[in-house]
Amino acid sequence: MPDPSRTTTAAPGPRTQGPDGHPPLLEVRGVTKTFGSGRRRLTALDGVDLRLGRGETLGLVGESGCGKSTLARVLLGLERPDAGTVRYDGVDPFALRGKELLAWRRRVQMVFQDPFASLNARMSAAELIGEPWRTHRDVVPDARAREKRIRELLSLVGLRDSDAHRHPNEFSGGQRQRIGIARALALDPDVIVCDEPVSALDLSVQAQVLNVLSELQSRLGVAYVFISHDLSVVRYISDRVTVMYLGKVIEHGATEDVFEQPRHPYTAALMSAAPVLDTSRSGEDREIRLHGEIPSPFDIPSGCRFRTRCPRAEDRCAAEAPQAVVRDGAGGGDAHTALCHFPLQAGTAWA
Ligand SMILES: Nc1ncnc2c1ncn2[C@@H]1O[C@H](COP(=O)(O)OP(=O)(O)OP(=O)(O)O)[C@@H](O)[C@H]1O
Repeated sequence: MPDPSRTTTAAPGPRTQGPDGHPPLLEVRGVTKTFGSGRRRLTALDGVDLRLGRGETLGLVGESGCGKSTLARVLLGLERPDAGTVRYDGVDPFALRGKELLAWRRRVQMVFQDPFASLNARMSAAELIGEPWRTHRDVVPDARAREKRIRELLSLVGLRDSDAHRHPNEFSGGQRQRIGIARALALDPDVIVCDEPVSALDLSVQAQVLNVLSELQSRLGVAYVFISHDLSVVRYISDRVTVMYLGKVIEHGATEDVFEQPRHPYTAALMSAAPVLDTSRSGEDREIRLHGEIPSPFDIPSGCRFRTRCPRAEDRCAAEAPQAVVRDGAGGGDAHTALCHFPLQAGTAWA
């Protein structure tokens, strides 16, 4: 059994201010979203906190159905939470109307999973990239500025001027995703929500597209919320990682902290199942098998929602919902937290 004396129990949540005293670029606190009603009501997001600074990447991982896409839709202003707050630079996007709302929408863009499905086959690359300007007309004042900007955007994502007039079926999968990224950049956003942006691509192409995203971040300072099932991809691209399970954030921390020493048994299990992971860890914790399937979101287990699959669950886990445990008592919004009564400690093997 791990020694709980090395941790403190707290619900730190994200910092309300960035290190410079300004509000963070994006701050989500206590966001809850339910769908349906009565017995067919499910909680897709349950008290989710997260924080994103300028030019940062936050990786969001978890199995299918844990709420990643719902959270993405909330961040894009497409889904209003039932409870909790979303703030961009301190501003609530759900309170905006008219021109203010339109101006805000420019700031948060999306790159989709499947570049094949998300691009209109009849449009040229130039038309696809410039399509957002139909709604946001003031971004490029005239045809000349538009052409110049298209060339800039093509170059930013590693495509050529001559690609402007080609159609999606003339591009490879990686090139199509580059068009998707250029299109997301067309409105010069602060944040891009990337929903499984490389999972439809071959491995070698995945690396190229991830490099494009990283380079763009260095050059433009854009922040990413990066959603992926693939832990090695998340490790590569993210500054911080948030792990979700059945609508809750169950672990959060700096990427290396979480990957080097996962605190939540679920995170450790996800990592042990991933093919490209740290093989230097001891044999006991390399092969962690979870019991059973993810429970129905209509019937979430009492206490800790992960307990039905957790090899370490004890009576307390059914009786009492865990609070976020901060590793080694560290405070602040960037602390490494795990929502577990018995978080793994450094060097702990599995029971
Ligand atoms: N519009 C909706 N109406 C009803 N239920 C929904 C709706 N959107 C999502 N859900 C449910 O909310 C839960 C979270 O779904 P969500 O799509 O956010 O998960 P996810 O982690 O993105 O999964 P995936 O990786 O499969 O896309 C699921 O149980 C899903 O069935």
